[in-house]
Amino acid sequence: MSKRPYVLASAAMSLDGFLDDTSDERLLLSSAEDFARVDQVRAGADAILVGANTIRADNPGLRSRSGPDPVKVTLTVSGKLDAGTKFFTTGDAAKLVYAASAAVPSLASQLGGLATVVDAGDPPDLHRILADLADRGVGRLMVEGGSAIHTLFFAEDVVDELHLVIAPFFVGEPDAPRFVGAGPFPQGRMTLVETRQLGDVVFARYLAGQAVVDHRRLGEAVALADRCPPSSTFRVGAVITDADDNVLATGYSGETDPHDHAEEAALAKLGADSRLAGATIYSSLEPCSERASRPVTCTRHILDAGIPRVVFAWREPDVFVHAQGAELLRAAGREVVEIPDLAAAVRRANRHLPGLAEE
Ligand SMILES: NC(=O)C1=CN([C@@H]2O[C@H](COP(=O)(O)OP(=O)(O)OC[C@H]3O[C@@H](n4cnc5c(N)ncnc54)[C@H](OP(=O)(O)O)[C@@H]3O)[C@@H](O)[C@H]2O)C=CC1
Ligand SMILES: Nc1c(N[C@@H]2O[C@H](COP(=O)(O)O)[C@@H](O)[C@H]2O)[nH]c(=O)[nH]c1=O
Repeated sequence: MSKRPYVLASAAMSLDGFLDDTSDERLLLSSAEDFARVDQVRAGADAILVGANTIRADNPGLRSRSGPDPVKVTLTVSGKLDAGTKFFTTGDAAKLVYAASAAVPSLASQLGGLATVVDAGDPPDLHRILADLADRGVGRLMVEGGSAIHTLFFAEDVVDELHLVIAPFFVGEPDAPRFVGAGPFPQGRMTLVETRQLGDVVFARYLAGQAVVDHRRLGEAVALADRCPPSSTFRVGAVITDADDNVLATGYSGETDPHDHAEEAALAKLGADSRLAGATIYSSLEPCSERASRPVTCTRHILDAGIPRVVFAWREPDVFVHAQGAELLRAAGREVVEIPDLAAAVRRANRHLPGLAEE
């Protein structure tokens, strides 16, 4: 299977499962508190995707007040997109339009320098689109809909996480867009990991497939950092699993020597091991890309060990160096998954570091 970003689908629906009504006005389903949450989720995404019909219907800006704007992405078969819509005219982030082959030439000339138009095949191939996004450095993709797009993503079984909001009213119009239409959806139960009341709406967060395993193993890596001896550097935990999710080794910073990094301590227990070719390394912190204590970085150790998959919680902040572990690993073709939900706990475990005392 080709590499793809972590996909987070986000939708707000009515009690009867509609994303909108049939009026020309955009229907607000979220509460003010929920719109603030969505804004933060956007800030944590590398890119945000909506279907061409949502651009035509809502003219969304797709920006974030809480952080950097994500790259904007859309999909179209018809190529009917208006260069004057906010998707193209607002924000400095890159805009990507994945279009059916036949629509590419006219769209490219119509949009000029406003967006990059990418040939998505004929018919467009979602897996090709996701692989291209991964190649462009998109590790975390937020999919905001609408109905056809959610249906496509769930039917292709590429959703790792779902944020579903239920607003306390009915729409009751048969022609309004539903959260999803009919489709060959994955049949297993998703894992409910969080529910919250936000004003008058219910927010529910679900994980699916590999994301369930990744959150559990990354949680174990985060907990392992509690074993680190007192230190003036990062306190980190790491777990290495094989292709069947069996634990091969664990490690934590300072485990046998004050200079040990967690990933290094775990890898040192394995040596050359053929199981590493299908392994995942979970680390509470982004693997280091520069270090003073020893000559070989954890990014280099992971590359040399041949581990194809890296999952981490917290991007290394600029305390000692400007880290680039995630970028270097991605550039070397490794799959890198960032799970920021667990980052706050890792940050708390590192409050002893300069500049990190305050939340
Ligand atoms: N409440 C909420 O959370 C949200 C609500 N909405 C609502 O959803 C509605 C829009 O949903 P919907 O009408 O289903 O439209 P979508 O936004 O899902 O866009 C569908 C369009 O995407 C393009 N497309 C679909 N499948 C593919 C494919 N395989 N490859 C390439 N392009 C593809 C086509 O564009 P083209 O026609 O150009 O070929 C298609 O018409 C609006 O009313 C909006 O307000 C939207 C987002 C969130
Ligand atoms: N109506 C609705 C949502 N609609 C989504 O938000 C987009 C508008 O984005 P922007 O213009 O940037 O604010 C819109 O096109 C659609 O994707 N989202 C939600 O979480 N809750 C809601 O009730």
